Amino acid sequence: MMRYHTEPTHTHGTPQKTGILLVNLGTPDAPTPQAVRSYLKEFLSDPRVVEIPRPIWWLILNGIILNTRPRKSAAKYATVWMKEGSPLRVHTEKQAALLQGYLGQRTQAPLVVEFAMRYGNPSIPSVLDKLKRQNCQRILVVPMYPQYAASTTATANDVVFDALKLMRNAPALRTIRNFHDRPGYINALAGNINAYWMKHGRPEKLLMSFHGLPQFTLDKGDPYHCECHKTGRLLAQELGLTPEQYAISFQSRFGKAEWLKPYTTATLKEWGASKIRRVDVVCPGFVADCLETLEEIALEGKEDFLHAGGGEYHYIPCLNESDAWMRALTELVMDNLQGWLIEPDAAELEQSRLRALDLQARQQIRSN
Ligand SMILES: C=CC1=C(C)c2cc3[nH]c(cc4nc(cc5[nH]c(cc1n2)c(C)c5CCC(=O)O)C(CCC(=O)O)=C4C)c(C)c3C=C
Ligand SMILES: [Fe+2]
Ligand SMILES: [Fe+2]
Repeated sequence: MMRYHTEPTHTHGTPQKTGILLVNLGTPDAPTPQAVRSYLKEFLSDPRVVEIPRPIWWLILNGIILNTRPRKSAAKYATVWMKEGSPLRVHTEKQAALLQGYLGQRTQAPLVVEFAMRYGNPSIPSVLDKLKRQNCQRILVVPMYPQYAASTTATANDVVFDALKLMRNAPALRTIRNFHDRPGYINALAGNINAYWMKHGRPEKLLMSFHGLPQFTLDKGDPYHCECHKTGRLLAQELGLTPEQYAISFQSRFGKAEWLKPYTTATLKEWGASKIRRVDVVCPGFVADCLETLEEIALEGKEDFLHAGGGEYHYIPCLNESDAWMRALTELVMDNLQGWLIEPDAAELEQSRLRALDLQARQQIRSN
């Protein structure tokens, strides 16, 4: 039987707000085997991520993977860890704070921006709860994946829907499916790459490396592969690249099955062996730098290319907190808030100004 949560209902009179929830994949709390283990356990137990029948997968996961991978992955995380924490979490948190400011310049409607992680912390249910307590009666969910995949976008949505199922007084809900071909996103990517080339010169070839997926997901109808190719084509067009000057590849293969091809490592080794003078690699499928870009691409990819005999190797960082990306994200969110932006009228604004003054005065009296 489904049980609804008990909730305070005395929200009449307080202003209704709209919540914007940025969701990214998630990351361990610390670069230690214990923290990585509990993160991987949650991540790899998701049937949207690993589509192997549960009894078999449970044995492989608990018998092998969770006994070997945490230590190896923790060592990799340690090479990219920042003093404020995991890069993915640090960037996502900054993006949320900046978005609040960018949106504030576009509308006076009461908006609250928060971020959550599909696996690990802060969890989606905990942040939805936080938004509800601030009286957000409308929530826009923004999965921070330009290209839709069942294993990223859909599973983030699943957790939001599951949380709403338990609410008596549930908010209105919207989600963004993808933004792989939005001009703002493509322009931000091109601007980022052009700025890099202005500083460091141009490569012989540009590799656009996207996170991979098992090949069967494409056969079963996941649009991810097509959307990556569309992003790549639009980006090449925006950069003025000929087909000889760039390639699209897929990274981060996991497990023994066939994944989307060509593999990033294979491409880098081939290009190294054919004595490419300089390759630049960019990861347009990630809007924030993380383990998969900073370690796998910037460090491991470089070794693959150089050991095979390649010349120079450059990794071009993700969009992160760049102004062009924050503007594009602001536009994406504004477009998806259509009809939800209830601007306060002059009387309301005056009232909230007076309330603030009153509060200030009372605090002054108390401190005297
Ligand atoms: C950008 C889109 C992503 C897709 C699609 C994706 C699919 C996918 N990933 C795994 C397995 C792992 N991924 C891991 C890390 C990771 N993956 C993404 C993004 C996508 N994954 C990000 C942003 C990150 C980085 C997290 C961070 O903390 O920085 C990991 C964990 C690290 C490791 O041990 O290698 C695994 C495992 C599968 C199986 C999959 C699709 C089926
Ligand atoms: Fe992944
Ligand atoms: Fe990886």
